[in-house]
Amino acid sequence: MTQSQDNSSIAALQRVLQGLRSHRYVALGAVLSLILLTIATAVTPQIFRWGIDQGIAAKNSTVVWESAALMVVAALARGLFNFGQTFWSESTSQGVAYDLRNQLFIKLETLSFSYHDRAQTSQLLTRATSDIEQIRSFIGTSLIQVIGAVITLVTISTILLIMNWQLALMTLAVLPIAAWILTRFFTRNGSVFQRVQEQLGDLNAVLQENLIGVRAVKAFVRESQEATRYTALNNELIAVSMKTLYAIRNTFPIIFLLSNLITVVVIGYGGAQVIRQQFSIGELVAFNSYLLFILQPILLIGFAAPAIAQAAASAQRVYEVLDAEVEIRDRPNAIPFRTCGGRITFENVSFRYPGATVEALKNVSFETKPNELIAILGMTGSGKSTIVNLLPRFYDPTEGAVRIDGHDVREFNLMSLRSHIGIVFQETTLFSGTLRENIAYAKPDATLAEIIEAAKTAQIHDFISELPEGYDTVVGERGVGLSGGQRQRIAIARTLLTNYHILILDDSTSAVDAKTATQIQTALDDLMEQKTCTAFVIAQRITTVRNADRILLMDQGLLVAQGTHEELMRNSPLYSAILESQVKPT
Ligand SMILES: Nc1ncnc2c1ncn2[C@@H]1O[C@H](COP(=O)(O)OP(=O)(O)OP(=O)(O)O)[C@@H](O)[C@H]1O
Repeated sequence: MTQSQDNSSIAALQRVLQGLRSHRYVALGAVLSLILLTIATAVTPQIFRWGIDQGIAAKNSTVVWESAALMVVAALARGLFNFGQTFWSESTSQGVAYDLRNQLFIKLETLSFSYHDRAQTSQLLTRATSDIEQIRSFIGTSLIQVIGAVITLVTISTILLIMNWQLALMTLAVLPIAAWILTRFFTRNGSVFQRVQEQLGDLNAVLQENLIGVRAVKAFVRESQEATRYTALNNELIAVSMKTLYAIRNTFPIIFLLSNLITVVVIGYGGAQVIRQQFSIGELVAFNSYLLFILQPILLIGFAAPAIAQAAASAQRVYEVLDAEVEIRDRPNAIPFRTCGGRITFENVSFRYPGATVEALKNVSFETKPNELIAILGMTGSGKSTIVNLLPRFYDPTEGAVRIDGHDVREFNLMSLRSHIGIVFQETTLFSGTLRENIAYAKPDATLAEIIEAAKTAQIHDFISELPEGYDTVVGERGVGLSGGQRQRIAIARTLLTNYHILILDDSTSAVDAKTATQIQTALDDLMEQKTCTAFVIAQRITTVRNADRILLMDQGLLVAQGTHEELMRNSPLYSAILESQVKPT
């Protein structure tokens, strides 16, 4: 691990600690309990010393009984404060994890398409679950252990120095050595702990892919190969986890050894002092008891060290997402998008996807007129979806500008812009819930009448009303239980229910039979006249192309021709070729 990586994981941990501010009262409760616990612990050997020297040695049974009673009180107090400390530190940790989970989710929702294009879903899931859990357990357990250890060390060292400074100095000499060993453990092994989390993310990736793609896996009879792939990654996870164990194994026995050596020193040197009557037996017993209390914190810090290293690595991974730049955001003086006159202008637009080597759009220029239905046609990969992606600012052009009624789309408030653009995507995403909830996704307060109207337009109402539960039918995860065409029509109904001015249909009737597609198209034509200023349809069917007021013909990112069906038939050999090869005849 490089120095800078080390620093940033420690900086990430510091930020986690700053997050404690919003839970300061609960955290304070934990620290207060801890201080009281330390006092109760520190007092116990003194009760011992008093009981032995003034009770047993002085043959005073009252003192013996009193000291025994006091020890019971001290034990009860220790139990109580221990409970308070654990309860409040756990509560604090839950609060911190709650905040981080929410922050991460909100950030993931705000991050631009370009971020999600590059990020691995499973790694993001691991960050939102396992990494946050590591941080939670650090706050709930390791942090309070370390604070407790430091407070105990300072308190007990002071008491030991007061009791017998020579013996105390000999004993305390072990502390810097232990501190050095632990620091070395941290700096050497930080990256190993980070690798464990990455490996877990990779393992989750395969799991996730296989769960989502279970049908493909079975259809291609790849179960055993997928199991082998999973096992290989699982082996790697074990290997890297074992590395952390080796690191722990190489460090902690030395600390244990050191702690045992101190006992030898105390019994040897302290015993000699007792013989010379420079130290009472009670004091030696008390000193030895303190020794346990002083070694315990060192060991606790030792045990907490791997968890802290792990939490630091996890915190770094979580903050990496929280700090990721949101590329597409509102400008400071963003204006709301209210109405649309229908003049959409692409002005010398070039666009390259982040990380791509070639441009997906090259110097594309066109302008629509109000109420036009624009069909975009082209071979696969020619840039059709990319054109429509630039309108709601899923991406911003690399060069040039996209304007609506003369305003650059970047001038608009993003939420108002997107809420007035209705899109039916190429791939349909449904959410688990009822059909009604799915159709009303963007307008949860829609009435049943509105929902039915949208469903009728999308030619899905008859199907839904024949279901036993009708609109209250629960659809499975990602719409399992529905055919591709049914899913697509629900997606169309969902879009129709939004308050759109601009409508974009990206291949949205591709999974519907030709007759239904024509019915949908006719209903859409009516709606377009009522609600829409401009509609874009990525065309796969000759009927769509024929109905369009204008066709934009794309080829390898270039807008090579535009015009009506008849014009293009006359002028563009590519158009005729595409229609013949790609568009399914009706
Ligand atoms: N998220 C992305 N990241 C990088 N490159 C992309 C991304 N999406 C598309 N591309 C590339 O940009 C080019 C244009 O893609 P686009 O999706 O616009 O094509 P299309 O004409 O809609 O294709 P299809 O008809 O197959 O849907 C393609 O070469 C594609 O590989």
